[in-house]
Amino acid sequence: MPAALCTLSHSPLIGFNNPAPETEARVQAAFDHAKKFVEDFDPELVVLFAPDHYNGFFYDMMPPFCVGTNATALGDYDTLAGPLSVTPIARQIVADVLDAGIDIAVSEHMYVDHGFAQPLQFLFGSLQAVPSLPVFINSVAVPLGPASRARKLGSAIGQATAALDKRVLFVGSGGLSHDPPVPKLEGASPEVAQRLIAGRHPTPEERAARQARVIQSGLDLAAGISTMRALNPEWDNAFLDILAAGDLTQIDTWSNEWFVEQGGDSAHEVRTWIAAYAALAARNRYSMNYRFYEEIKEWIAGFSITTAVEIPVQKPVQA
Ligand SMILES: O=C(O)CCc1cccc(O)c1O
Ligand SMILES: [Fe+2]
Repeated sequence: MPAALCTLSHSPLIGFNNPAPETEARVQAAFDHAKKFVEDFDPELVVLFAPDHYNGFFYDMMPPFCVGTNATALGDYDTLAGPLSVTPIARQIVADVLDAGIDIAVSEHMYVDHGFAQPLQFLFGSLQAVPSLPVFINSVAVPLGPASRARKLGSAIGQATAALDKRVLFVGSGGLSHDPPVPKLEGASPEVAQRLIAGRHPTPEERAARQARVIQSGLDLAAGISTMRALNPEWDNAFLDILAAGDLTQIDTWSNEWFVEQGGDSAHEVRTWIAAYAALAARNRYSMNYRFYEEIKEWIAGFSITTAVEIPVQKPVQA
């Protein structure tokens, strides 16, 4: 059965901060294109690779990767809240991935944030429209392993889905270059450290304060008065070139420090794209057939949407 892919940036500031109307129109057209692509493909299973922003995963127990066999979106930044419809074969896929030598954690009640909710919301209009396999990839809580591990995770998951009698859509959520004000454990005040270690249920006031701070930092970036690292369209497009060329192992040579230097701390979220593309590549040769990119400071996002399809194997004509 066929596989396809859609990767998209997310931003919690969508709907809060408004970019120029022309930009917003171009983004809307890109979303519409992606939505139509997904509708036409009509997936029976969505494998969703996404990060977290200290909403569902904390330093009290921080896995590099985790599959949710049940998952609930907590609805930060007014994104959809509630349970995802996790595929009943999630445990089997986990078993296959472990069998392939990738040590992946499991959660029987995974909490997820806008990183998971936005792509489901934008592509399907709901968290439950299509059975999904939610795969968390740690992209902020250092230390992180090399990006090649995300590629291998994606590859193992792609292989694990190959025998299924289902149309599978691989989705990656996050990136590209961006450096939003996500706190760091090292050097944190005791209060902030506690929030990063065990901050799962903030008060409404705490959540509102955090969101207001991030919204303001997007406005500051757009106004040119921010101290955060600039977006890096050049790096973002070089990354997209590599995905388009199908040359994923090239990324294995990029050090984690270089990711941060080029794209900011949250550029590690492109691990979700690497995993999604590696999953598709494990199934077949592929072609990136749609590519949108725009630097959107109001959203603190090197904002991109791509889709990809398998290249059908052409049998030679017998002469
Ligand atoms: O930590 C938060 O609450 C949100 C951080 C954040 C801000 C802008 C763009 C993003 O992609 C992002 O993750
Ligand atoms: Fe993010």
